[in-house]
Amino acid sequence: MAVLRDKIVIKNLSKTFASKKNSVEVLKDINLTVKENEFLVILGPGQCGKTVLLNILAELDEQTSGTVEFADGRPKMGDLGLVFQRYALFPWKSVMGNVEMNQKLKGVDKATRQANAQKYIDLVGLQGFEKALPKQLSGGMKQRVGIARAYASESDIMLMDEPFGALDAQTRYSMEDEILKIWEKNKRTVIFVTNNVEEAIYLGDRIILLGGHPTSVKKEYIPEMPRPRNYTDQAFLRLRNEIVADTDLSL
Ligand SMILES: Nc1ncnc2c1ncn2[C@@H]1O[C@H](COP(=O)(O)OP(=O)(O)OP(=O)(O)O)[C@@H](O)[C@H]1O
Repeated sequence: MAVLRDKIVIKNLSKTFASKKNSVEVLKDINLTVKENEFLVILGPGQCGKTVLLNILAELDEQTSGTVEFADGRPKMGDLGLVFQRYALFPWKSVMGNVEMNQKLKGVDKATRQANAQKYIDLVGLQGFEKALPKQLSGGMKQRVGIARAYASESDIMLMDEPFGALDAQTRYSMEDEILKIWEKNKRTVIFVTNNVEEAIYLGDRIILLGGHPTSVKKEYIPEMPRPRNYTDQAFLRLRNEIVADTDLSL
């Protein structure tokens, strides 16, 4: 297998939220290298600072100390592929309108941006729904639009913050398969945040477990299982038990 290039290098990253009354040290000395085209999962209990970390990578927030280096220069905000649960669709815009939005803002001409958007609408299986409004779509379909929109930004880095957290179990499983299929067809560097151990093992090339107070990288796992992985395989269950034993209880 080809040696993958370092895509994002995070060194001694710390984040403290300070107010007049108190200060909370959330992240301390996070060290992490993300490889090009890797599907990296960041796993950690609730409130451990996963979103804070992703916000810093997306430049929605600033670290207190430490560095984040991007091999090809820091992507501009509009160029990142973001799939955040709270990063909602524009309700008054159609599926096409939402997916083409990023390139529209950049001034790409209509024919080019719509052809680009259509490619990703097809990829997530929403052909025929281009004119539908978000309220006409199921939760799973809305998440697909969010993924198509992120891909259509043409960033080679995708940041996903618990994108399937609000979905029912069945839809979640099918979205997990979907996201892997899309990634196989269209390799990008993916950082996928979750608090779900099974989801982490199902998806990740590598899993980074966060923990401690303040939070730092606790351990790293490489699921040595071919995809599609099976939730009931011995190797899957063994890794699941190992990770659960290593995980801090939720705060
Ligand atoms: N703007 C802020 N001001 C002060 N503290 C903050 C701020 N944002 C986050 N925090 C602190 O950071 C902690 C971690 O928050 P974060 O949302 O990153 O957790 P998380 O791991 O993503 O949790 P979950 O899995 O529940 O979404 C919070 O408990 C909170 O104390």
